[in-house]
Amino acid sequence: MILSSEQILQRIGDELTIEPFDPQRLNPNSYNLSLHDELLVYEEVVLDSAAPNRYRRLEIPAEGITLQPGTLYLGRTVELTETHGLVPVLHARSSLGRLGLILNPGGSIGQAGYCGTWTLEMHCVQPVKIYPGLQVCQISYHQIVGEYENDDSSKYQNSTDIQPSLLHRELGYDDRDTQLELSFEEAIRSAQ
Ligand SMILES: Nc1ccn([C@H]2C[C@H](O)[C@@H](COP(=O)(O)OP(=O)(O)OP(=O)(O)O)O2)c(=O)n1
Repeated sequence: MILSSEQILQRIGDELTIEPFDPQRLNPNSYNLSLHDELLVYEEVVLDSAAPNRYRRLEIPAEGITLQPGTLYLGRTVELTETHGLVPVLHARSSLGRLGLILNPGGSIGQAGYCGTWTLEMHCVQPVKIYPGLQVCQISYHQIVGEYENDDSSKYQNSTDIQPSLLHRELGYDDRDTQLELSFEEAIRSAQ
């Protein structure tokens, strides 16, 4: 079962947090979330699932940025959500799919108890321009049956920034607080 808009509204401030919240963004059974003004793009020819990958940060200016096919862009929602007693699920809005912009393909099932902003995985079929604040996805809430414990060991719990993959931590590579960011000087050196 999925919560209706009336139920979402009723539970906001209790089991559900969406911050900031604007009731105008409610749909019959979901709530629209918007894109923050930054993107991360990996700076590796081959992405390694067993190690941190270098990336650079792009700002999405008010006049928009054009995404190019063949590149994975990581963004994040403006909104921080916290969900208890329900399963939060994130889906791209179909209006974006109709432009060939693929966001979190297949939808993202969050964990009950998840608190944080959501990292958005985006790629496009043809060049497409996006803008900060665009309402790109919708969150819906599914009923959960049975008891559960909060997954405080989740690598992504309490994220407030775009969060690249941390899969390498499961594979023995511990990089706490040293996520690599390609400096300008390093980028120049590696291009020479
Ligand atoms: N595109 C997505 C998908 C999920 N999440 C958030 C909500 C989830 O509750 C949390 C963890 O997601 P997963 O359970 O899919 O993550 P993993 O299983 O890869 O890692 P872990 O086992 O550490 O949670 O991250 C997110 O911000 N962006």
